[in-house]
Amino acid sequence: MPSTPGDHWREMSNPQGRPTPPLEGLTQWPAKPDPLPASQQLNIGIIGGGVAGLYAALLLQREGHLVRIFEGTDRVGGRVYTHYFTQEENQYFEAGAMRIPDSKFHAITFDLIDYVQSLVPTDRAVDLIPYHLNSAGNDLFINGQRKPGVSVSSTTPAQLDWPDIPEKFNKSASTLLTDAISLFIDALENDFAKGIEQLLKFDNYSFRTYLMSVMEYPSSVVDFMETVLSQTNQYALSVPELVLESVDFSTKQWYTIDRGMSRLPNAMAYLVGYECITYGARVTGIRDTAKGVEVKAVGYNGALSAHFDRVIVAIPPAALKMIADRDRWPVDKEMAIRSMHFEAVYKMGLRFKTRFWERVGQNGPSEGGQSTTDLPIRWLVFPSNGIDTEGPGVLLVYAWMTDATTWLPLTPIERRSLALYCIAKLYDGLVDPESGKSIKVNDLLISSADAIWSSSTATGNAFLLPGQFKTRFEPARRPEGNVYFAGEHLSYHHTWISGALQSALYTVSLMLDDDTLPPLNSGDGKYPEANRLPWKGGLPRQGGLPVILGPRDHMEAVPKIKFSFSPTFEWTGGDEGKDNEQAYPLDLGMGVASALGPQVMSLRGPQAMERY
Ligand SMILES: Cc1cc2nc3c(=O)[nH]c(=O)nc-3n(C[C@H](O)[C@H](O)[C@H](O)COP(=O)(O)OP(=O)(O)OC[C@H]3O[C@@H](n4cnc5c(N)ncnc54)[C@H](O)[C@@H]3O)c2cc1C
Repeated sequence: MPSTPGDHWREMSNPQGRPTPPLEGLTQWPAKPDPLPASQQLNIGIIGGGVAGLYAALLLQREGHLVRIFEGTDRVGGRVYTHYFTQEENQYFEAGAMRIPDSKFHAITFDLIDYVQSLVPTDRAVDLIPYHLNSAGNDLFINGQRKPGVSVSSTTPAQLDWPDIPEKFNKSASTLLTDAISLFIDALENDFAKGIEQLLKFDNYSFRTYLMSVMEYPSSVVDFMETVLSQTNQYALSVPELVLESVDFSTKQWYTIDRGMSRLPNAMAYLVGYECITYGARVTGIRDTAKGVEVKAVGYNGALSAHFDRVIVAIPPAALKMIADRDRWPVDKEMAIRSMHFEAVYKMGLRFKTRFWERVGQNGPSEGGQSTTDLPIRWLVFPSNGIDTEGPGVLLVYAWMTDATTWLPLTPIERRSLALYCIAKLYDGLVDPESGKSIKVNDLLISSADAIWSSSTATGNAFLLPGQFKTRFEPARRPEGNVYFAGEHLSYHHTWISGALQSALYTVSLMLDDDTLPPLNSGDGKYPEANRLPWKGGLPRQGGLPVILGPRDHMEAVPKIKFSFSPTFEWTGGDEGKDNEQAYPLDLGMGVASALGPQVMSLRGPQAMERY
């Protein structure tokens, strides 16, 4: 038994020798409780190393069970993915998740961050910094109209010369939205379960139909609202989808993770233990057999098959649909897998020599926030990290739905040229007070990179069509025998990390038959109790620290799982290593040009000052 945290970390370090500094501020590791007796300990295979899969793994380990994650790419995190242009400070953009609203619906994410922070060494810290949803200089550039001093949400149709708007509808975009949905929002805030019940009565309506038929808004008013507050054709989605999203966007305080959101899944993987993760393992088969649930995975290093007591499928439905070698589940489940609707999302990061947008803009300087346009870029997001620092900075182009898919037919260089053309419309010719020179964005560009999420198996984010919450949601998250399901789409908070975490908590609670299972939570009370979701029970604690049962018992974890491995090339080491628990592969090798994960294309600008 190790006596100090440092010993403990060293003992549990993976065979590849990752750094194992002692835990900050701890001199004595609390005595570990006895692991669960072998008869109660489950071996659980988890397909997908996104935040849902990682969270399920940490929960299960906390409860004393053994896990193995199969991740198809060469990294964990899935749709939480920071693209680093260089290793220098602030030279990154969030190709996936970028912000967390500080509301009770996201308490599970903040609790997770506290939990991770309380356990990882300082070089793996996950520090929160404020995220600015808007800032004074953010521009609104629609119908060729620009209104200095007018914020996006307070714009009226008349201010943008929007045609055919009856006088009584000449209200700000946010007032028009609030008039339409405040009843639902209040009900959700008061009692989420009852609010959902009420909302589902309108599930068969698209939001556009609801606005036009129930609220009797003219289509011109709906077009104005969608253009200013959202992206093209989002109002074709279901009423619950739009209302639930509005709950999140009414939040005042937001956060992001300093030095990149990827630090969160990376820290989670560290806590799970790298020895419990097989990278590059694209799962191609799932069968519930008498010997347990068989998982088959392939990569360029070979093929692997292993049996587990239970399996959690934590991948998007588009990825599950393409696993053909599996049991056929009931019709409602198969329909859900085939039909749950996802929408495209597109992001491009452009790294410029200066942070010119913090000094100048058509509407004044922007310190964070985003400008809204009806140009192809739609939203131009200003970084909340590194505000007012010297040197290069990164702008972000962000498009959803139809506004995202229209980027896809273009080549990488066409995409970059188009983005630059649009940004130039907002900035070229303005004089940067620092240099006294007129801005020319093309000359300031160092490099760019874009992430096309629709080319990955996720195909974007879950945005359900009318009727799908009622018909698809419950069948999709229902376990089938020993196979369980998790992922962002299996929660009421689509397109959020919190939704992915909630889905994992839900499925692990079902598996362990414990509806009081607490979320991961450091228990230090940093996050206000009032904002926590109503989970009963509390995290088991010992010596003032949360008890972690499982993750460090990795050497016990590996041998218990039966597996067979066929290397791509003939095995040269004799029988040793083949069908041998000690050689459980940690990387099947799908990372390079993997069909999974977003297509990320990096390009250098004509005036790039660095070569790397
Ligand atoms: C552009 C964008 C912006 C976003 N912005 C925000 C935001 O600001 N705030 C926020 O909270 N959330 C945001 N989100 C949503 C958030 O990122 C997701 O809800 C969440 O990360 C989903 O996690 P997941 O584990 O359910 O799925 P994923 O992250 O998709 O994880 C699934 C994993 O499974 C792997 N996989 C797939 N198929 C297989 C297979 N056959 N075998 C093995 N592995 C497989 C994938 O490689 C992936 O790692 C955003 C998402 C995107 C794309």
